[in-house]
Amino acid sequence: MAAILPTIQFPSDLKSKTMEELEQLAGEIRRFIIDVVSVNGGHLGASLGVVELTIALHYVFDTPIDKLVWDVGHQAYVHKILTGRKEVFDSNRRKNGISGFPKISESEYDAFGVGHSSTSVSAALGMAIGDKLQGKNNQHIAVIGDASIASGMAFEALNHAGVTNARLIVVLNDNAIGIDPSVGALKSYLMQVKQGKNPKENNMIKSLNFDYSGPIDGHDLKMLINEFQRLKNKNKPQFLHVVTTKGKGLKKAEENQVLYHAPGKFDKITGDLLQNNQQEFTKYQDVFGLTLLELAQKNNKLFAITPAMPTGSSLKYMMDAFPDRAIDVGIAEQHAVTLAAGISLSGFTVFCTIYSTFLQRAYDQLIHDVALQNIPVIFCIDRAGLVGEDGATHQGIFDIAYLNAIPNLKILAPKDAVELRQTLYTLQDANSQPVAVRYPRGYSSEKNWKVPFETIDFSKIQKIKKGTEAAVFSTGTIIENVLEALNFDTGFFSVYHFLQIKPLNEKAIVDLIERYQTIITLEEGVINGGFGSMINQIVLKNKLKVTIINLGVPDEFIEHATVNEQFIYCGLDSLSMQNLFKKVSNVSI
Ligand SMILES: Cc1ncc(C[n+]2csc(CCOP(=O)(O)OP(=O)(O)O)c2C)c(N)n1
Ligand SMILES: CC(=O)[C@@H](O)[C@H](O)COP(=O)(O)O
Ligand SMILES: [Mg+2]
Repeated sequence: MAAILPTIQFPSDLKSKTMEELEQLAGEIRRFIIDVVSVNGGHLGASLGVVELTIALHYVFDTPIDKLVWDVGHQAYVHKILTGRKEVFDSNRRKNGISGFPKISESEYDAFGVGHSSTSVSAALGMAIGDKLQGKNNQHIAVIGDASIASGMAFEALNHAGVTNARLIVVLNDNAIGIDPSVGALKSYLMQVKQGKNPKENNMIKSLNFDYSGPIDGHDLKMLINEFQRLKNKNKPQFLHVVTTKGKGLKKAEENQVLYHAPGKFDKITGDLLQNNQQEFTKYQDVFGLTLLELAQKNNKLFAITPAMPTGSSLKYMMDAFPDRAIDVGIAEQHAVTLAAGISLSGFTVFCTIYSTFLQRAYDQLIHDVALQNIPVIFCIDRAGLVGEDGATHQGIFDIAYLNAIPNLKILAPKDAVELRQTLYTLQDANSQPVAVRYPRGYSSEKNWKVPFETIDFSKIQKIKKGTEAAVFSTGTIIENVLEALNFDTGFFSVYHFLQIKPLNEKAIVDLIERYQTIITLEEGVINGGFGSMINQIVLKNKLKVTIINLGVPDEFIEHATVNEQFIYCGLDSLSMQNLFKKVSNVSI
């Protein structure tokens, strides 16, 4: 049979196809996604699981007039391919290419920008309320996964939607897994519903005033289309429970759904993962996870929490060894932070590991439940800094600025893997206040990080390189780029590492600044309100006569690209810094 995919550019091209042609199209789209993601990397399993669902939605509904909101958006590759972006799909997540997530500025079919989870019901409900008020008769569809619907925000939206007459359809895409296995009581409830054990009268979704239908097979195109046609003209909130298989169509991805959530490069025929070239190095996440495991083996008062990222954060090592003392609470950052406060009050040393970008969701809990009460929770802020291909929604660049504003909180940014290890050791031994330790995504360049434990002095400003005229004040692992940039320098520049960003020792900093003509501050975070801003305040307050240059991430959202490309864009790569240092020291470039 002739290929169907080449005949499809937009959803309108689907409308004339027969059921057999649509089924054939599903196979072709799966092949197309596998071909591109195997070379480019990206989120694989989730999109493979919603091929039929996406075709059915665009076949039945009149997008973009009907509004389709994808939760998280990592499963929206099929949607992108069917809405005018097939020809550029090979630029997915690349610099100047299309984003890995739906984005309003990219297409009129992307009704809402996403990346963080559990926002879809609120956003679609908002559009439904607004459209109805203006006399519009369009539909609003939120597609949300079984892990994302367990998050507080999604519950808040369902609770509200149930008392409206909004033209809203919530599609629960239930594949019984998040990135890691789903957790919590809702998981077993959904399992019971799927096994037919739950009488419809006791259905919790119905009790929230939704019309509930399902569960139906999310790979049965005909059934999906029939059901959406039935729901299309309803005038009150509808809930359709769809059952799918994550990774559908690639055997390895179906068998190992955690690994194939975002597998990196792989063989497109066998599915076998291709080795990356960093095998000899250790990820910062493993330095964290393996060190915590070692500490937990000796310290039975050590407790650890992750909201939904056991594999990504490497907390899984401790979770496997000590399931009672290391837990995944699901996509529940707010709960994770306040839970950490509670467990800490009961006498445990609590490590709460959260990606910098996702901690944004728990800002009030951080202030009100932890810092205000000076509860000594240790936040391990993962993916701090530029994260690469996930792009603007996932950058870990705001934490220094948003944490700087919180009293009682100590902020630490180790310069390398050994310092991260010793920081964790020192904190578990003696800590009496809330602390945030930030470290980046990816590999440390240090091979021998597993050194004997030693207590370190966080507040000591470390002199890493000696010079006479100018000083670089650096914090965190970005110091690696500075030292590389200064390979030409014979004694103009000093370099200082600040492991502790907050509180700063004002007197020591004034003494240091007075020795130099120029100070260059450097951080892998936004300049506004960050480490450099705090140094500027000290300079102003003490009326110091010095030239200050602040390096960091500019005041804008940084789009998807490789981390190196993002460094270059922000002027934080070693070559850009070298050019600046040469200018400052009058060395010809
Ligand atoms: C607020 C927030 N926390 C964590 C994540 C990381 N994350 C992305 S996808 C995902 C799992 C989503 O699972 P589910 O909703 O079941 O969708 P599936 O991947 O199974 O399609 C998680 C935890 C996120 N994007 N946003
Ligand atoms: C979609 C999402 O939010 C996650 O899958 C995220 O992309 C994970 O990022 P890491 O690859 O850094 O773990
Ligand atoms: Mg799921």
